[in-house]
Amino acid sequence: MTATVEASETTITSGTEVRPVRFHQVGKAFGHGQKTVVALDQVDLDVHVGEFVCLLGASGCGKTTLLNLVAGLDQPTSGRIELNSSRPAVVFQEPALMPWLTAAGNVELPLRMAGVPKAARRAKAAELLELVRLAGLGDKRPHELSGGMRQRVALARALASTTDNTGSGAGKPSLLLMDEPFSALDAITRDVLQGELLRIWRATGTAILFVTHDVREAVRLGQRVVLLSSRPGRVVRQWDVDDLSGAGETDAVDEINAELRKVISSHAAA
Ligand SMILES: Nc1ncnc2c1ncn2[C@@H]1O[C@H](COP(=O)(O)OP(=O)(O)OP(=O)(O)O)[C@@H](O)[C@H]1O
Repeated sequence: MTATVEASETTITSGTEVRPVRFHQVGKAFGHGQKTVVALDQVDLDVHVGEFVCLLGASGCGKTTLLNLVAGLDQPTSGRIELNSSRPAVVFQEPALMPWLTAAGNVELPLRMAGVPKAARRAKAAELLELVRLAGLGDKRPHELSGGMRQRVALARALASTTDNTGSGAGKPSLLLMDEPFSALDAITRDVLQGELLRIWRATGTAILFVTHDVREAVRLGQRVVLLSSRPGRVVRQWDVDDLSGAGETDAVDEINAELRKVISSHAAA
């Protein structure tokens, strides 16, 4: 997909852009008049091919709004978003699987909708279920799986959608959007899935834009951590995690936490 999502319009561009997504001064407001909520304001952000970016911010700062704009679920009210990726896929906090379909059926769904022939989509679903370590469980329905397993199926389904190189996105960099995907899981499962996500990211080379309010998670997963302020959401700081972790992961977490606290307290005082 190569598209420019402008305030209330989507246009296809010639696309020599090599970044899967790039924001140009993007704003998003909800409501009208005195009831207007400016969720995002003048956001400039880009994600490089294969890069893992964590978007961090306090509750209500516009993280989900930003992901929704990339996913095409909503439109910016100002600025524009350039997409040069295969169709971005989203993994939400809740896996939102189709309860009547098996795990394999859920993973195949985006491929079926993209018109991928049956044999090819079966093979791809089996490959992806193996990648998320659910080989042999493809015939289970969601209610037969644990919360962590359901989230693995959701991840495999998203990868099926965004790494499908037979459809319209063929040859384009892939982009995975993740909206606090592990926050409903217990601490042990979350820790395991964070490790699994890193393995899968390295294996697939997909770019990931990952939303979290957990600084430790952002530092563990991201190559780059982007901090958003609240109301309106603006990019206030970015860290290259490799540079930070020279000082040790705990110091990196402390530094980002201190900045996050500053952002929260300046919002509270406003
Ligand atoms: N459809 C909508 N109509 C009106 N206001 C909205 C709508 N969607 C979001 N908002 C407002 O926009 C702001 C940003 O919301 P958003 O859900 O993007 O924040 P968030 O950072 O993802 O929050 P959280 O971490 O709690 O999920 C909030 O003030 C929210 O109330």
